[in-house]
Amino acid sequence: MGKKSGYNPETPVFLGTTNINLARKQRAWRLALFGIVFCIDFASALTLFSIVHLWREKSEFTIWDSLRDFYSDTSDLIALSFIRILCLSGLAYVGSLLAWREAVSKEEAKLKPKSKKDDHSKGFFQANGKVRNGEANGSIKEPLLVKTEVKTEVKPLTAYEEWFSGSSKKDAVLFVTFLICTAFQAYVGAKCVCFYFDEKHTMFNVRAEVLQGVLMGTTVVWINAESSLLTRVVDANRVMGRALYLNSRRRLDSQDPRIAVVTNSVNLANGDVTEEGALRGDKGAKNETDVDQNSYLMRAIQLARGEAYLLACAFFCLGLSSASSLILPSYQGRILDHVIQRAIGLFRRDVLLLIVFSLLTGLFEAVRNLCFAVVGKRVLKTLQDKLFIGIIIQDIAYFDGTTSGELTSRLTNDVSSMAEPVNWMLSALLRNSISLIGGFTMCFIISWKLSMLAFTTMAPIMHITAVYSRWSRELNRKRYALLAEANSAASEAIGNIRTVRAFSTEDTELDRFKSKTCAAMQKGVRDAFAYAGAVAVNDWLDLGASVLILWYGGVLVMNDRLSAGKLITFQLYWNQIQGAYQSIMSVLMSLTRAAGAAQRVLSLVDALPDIDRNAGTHVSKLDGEIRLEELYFSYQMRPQHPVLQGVNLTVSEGDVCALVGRSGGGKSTIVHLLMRFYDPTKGRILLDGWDLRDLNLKSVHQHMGLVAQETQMFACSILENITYGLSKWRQEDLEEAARYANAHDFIMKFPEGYATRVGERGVRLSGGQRQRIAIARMLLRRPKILLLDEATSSLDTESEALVQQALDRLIGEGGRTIVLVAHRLSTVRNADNIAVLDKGSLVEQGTHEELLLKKSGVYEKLVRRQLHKVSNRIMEDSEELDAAADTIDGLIDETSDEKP
Ligand SMILES: Nc1ncnc2c1ncn2[C@@H]1O[C@H](COP(=O)(O)OP(=O)(O)OP(=O)(O)O)[C@@H](O)[C@H]1O
Repeated sequence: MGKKSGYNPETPVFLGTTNINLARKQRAWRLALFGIVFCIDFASALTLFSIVHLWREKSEFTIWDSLRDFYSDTSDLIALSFIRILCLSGLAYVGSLLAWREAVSKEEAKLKPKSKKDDHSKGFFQANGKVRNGEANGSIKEPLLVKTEVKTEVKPLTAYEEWFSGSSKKDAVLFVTFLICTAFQAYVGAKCVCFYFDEKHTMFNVRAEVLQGVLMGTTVVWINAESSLLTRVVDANRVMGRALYLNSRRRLDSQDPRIAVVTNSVNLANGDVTEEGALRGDKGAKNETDVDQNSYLMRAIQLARGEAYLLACAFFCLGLSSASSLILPSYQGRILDHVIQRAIGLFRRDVLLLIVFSLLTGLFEAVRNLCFAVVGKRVLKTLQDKLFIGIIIQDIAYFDGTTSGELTSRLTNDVSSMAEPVNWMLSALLRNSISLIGGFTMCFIISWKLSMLAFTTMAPIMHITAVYSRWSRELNRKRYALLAEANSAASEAIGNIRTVRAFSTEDTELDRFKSKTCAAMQKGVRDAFAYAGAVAVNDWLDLGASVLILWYGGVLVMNDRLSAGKLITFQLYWNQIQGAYQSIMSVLMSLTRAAGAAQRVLSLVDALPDIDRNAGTHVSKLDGEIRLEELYFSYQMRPQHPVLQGVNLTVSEGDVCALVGRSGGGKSTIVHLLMRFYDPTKGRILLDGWDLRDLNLKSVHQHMGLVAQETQMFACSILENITYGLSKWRQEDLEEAARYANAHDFIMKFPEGYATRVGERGVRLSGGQRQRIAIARMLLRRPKILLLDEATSSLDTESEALVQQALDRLIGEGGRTIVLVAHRLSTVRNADNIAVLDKGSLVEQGTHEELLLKKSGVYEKLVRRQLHKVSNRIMEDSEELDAAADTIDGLIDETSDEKP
């Protein structure tokens, strides 16, 4: 879903939509929350300070003494609170400034000339801003494309520049903020735990130790909250920056016709309405489902709901294995204490129990793994089915803005990336959560002070994980989008392999493919670096915690306030917590990656089409009268280009209506609207007096047959292609339809007849053969309304005459309404009504004779041009014939002269 930056001077630029009020509100409440958090934090420090002065009767203090005194003075905490808030505010200001600039420069980049990197015409000069081609200039003698050096090539960013681009600077500032918060947190934690209270100390009848615990807990939590809130304030500033910039552009550029301003929308996500690859329905762009780790988890659980029995079994085993693994460290500690006390009997009993619990844990683990693996496989299958349905039911407008490669990438890469963690994620998450909570509880039971001290590192670890996850999710979303683009570049090149070979553009295609895979790889490497960084910081914090445990635990053991065995048990539980946390973190990391893929999968699964094929009144019979009333239409990808402008047309039941006009006049668009591939922007289409939008589309399509401009074949047999979508058919009808379409004879000449396989998109057939099969496919259904969009365009004169004969026969049978788009005079002259379209308007209509009577009419000109072409061809042919006759005469003369 790569956002194409820049604009073509020919097309308008959509500045996107913003809601400044929303952005302002978000920033205000985040700042307010930050203020509240700071007040609570400050109140905690003040309370500790008061305790010292109430109980210790200490009247004077200096910061320096207080900083070094961990046991009897907490007065420095107030000063530190102030220092911290000053530091954080400064950093938040700098971060916000950088975020603001980043948002503005991103928007500005959209208005810069487009990079030629992706352009298929790379290396070619575009005359007058347009690619000159034979058709546009009316003559193929014009030079098509003049090869020249591309001067405006945009230099790609180096890895260094990318790392230190706007967002990275902002991230660096946020990282420093985090480090400062963490340092403060560790200091406050140590200070709170080590502070010594006398037994008699109480405050409001609460024991001082309890107060101490609460204060420490809140202080640590609040410091962490401050850091994460600041990140959000910076983020809100980015949104504000974008909103204000866009608004200023709107004011500046409102007179510029290139700038099309979209207003009245609330959502930032609907940025660019013509964005390639955006999720859109018939009525416009849609928001993608926002998937974060939590919602991903919820969706994964929903998907796995069908596997309730297997899951119940898995959870049962999980509970048992977790419970027995939780008991193990306490036995290990007890065994050590028995060794120190030389209690042999108890020692033997506990060793035996340890073995039993270890065996049980292993067994339950194995069953749990098996159950979750099976659930994972089934979820993958369900997801693939859901996504395929999600794709196939989307509005045609969606397919106008995407590529098949991109969609197949979603069906393969994204679905497996999304489903992969389900295999083990639920199980790992639960098992480790149990270990974590159990470990926490056991640690607190052994020594709450030691636990509090060790856990001061926990909050920063959580914070860093959360920050990394958010960052990585966005990065991975982009990475998957790039992979999808690579996929689409590859499938496009493979699909057009003959053109690629004919133009020898293998290298260009390879460059295009490589540019995407390379960008995706760079993002992956960036993610790997950040992951390594996050893991390293977390490991350091973890090691710091172990040092704290040994230091303070050692002090407790030396003061006889804790046994050595308990310290070991504590350490084992701490290790368990550490292991569980690491696993949870790796689950969260894969959740993050999976959430990126899930966003791309679930957006499609959740998006319902704007044109519901199953809604509306069911049609069992159609007479076939068609009426177009004041029809206006423009395609979403080119909203500024009106394709139809107030077209009024009536085709009576059983009539043949030919749509003619210059190329690009909107003829095929009318056929698309009749099939309801799109809904008109304004006006309506009536079928037998019913608004097409009120009818059940599925049932309407049963009475309509379409032969499109580009015949579409499936990679199966001719028989399957002709009977496509029919559950019942008779062999006689099939052959009759094929004969009507002049296809039977050539099919029977194939050794395998109707069983002949046609290859992908029918590549093993000629264009004319494909067209005739498409006509047979339509005829077999015997529809009431026939839509022929240049159905005879790929046929040679002889086949065209035969198909025309078949169509005439069909018309002769009567009872069918036919709308045909044709360029050839022979196809349209017998129509009951000829509608001439020019630049989206219906300029003339009537029979062939009526229209010819109108001197200087558009139709008359079209006919005259075609007759001119035909006579030119005849003249050329007769000249060639004369030349050939002269040559033959010459040869005859020469041979007669040579005769004796
Ligand atoms: N999916 C689309 N998205 C955006 N613009 C489109 C789309 N399909 C067609 N157009 C544009 O709409 C205009 C009308 O196209 P349409 O295919 O209806 O013309 P036509 O009269 O059938 O031409 P032709 O005789 O060459 O087939 C053209 O300018 C074309 O570029």
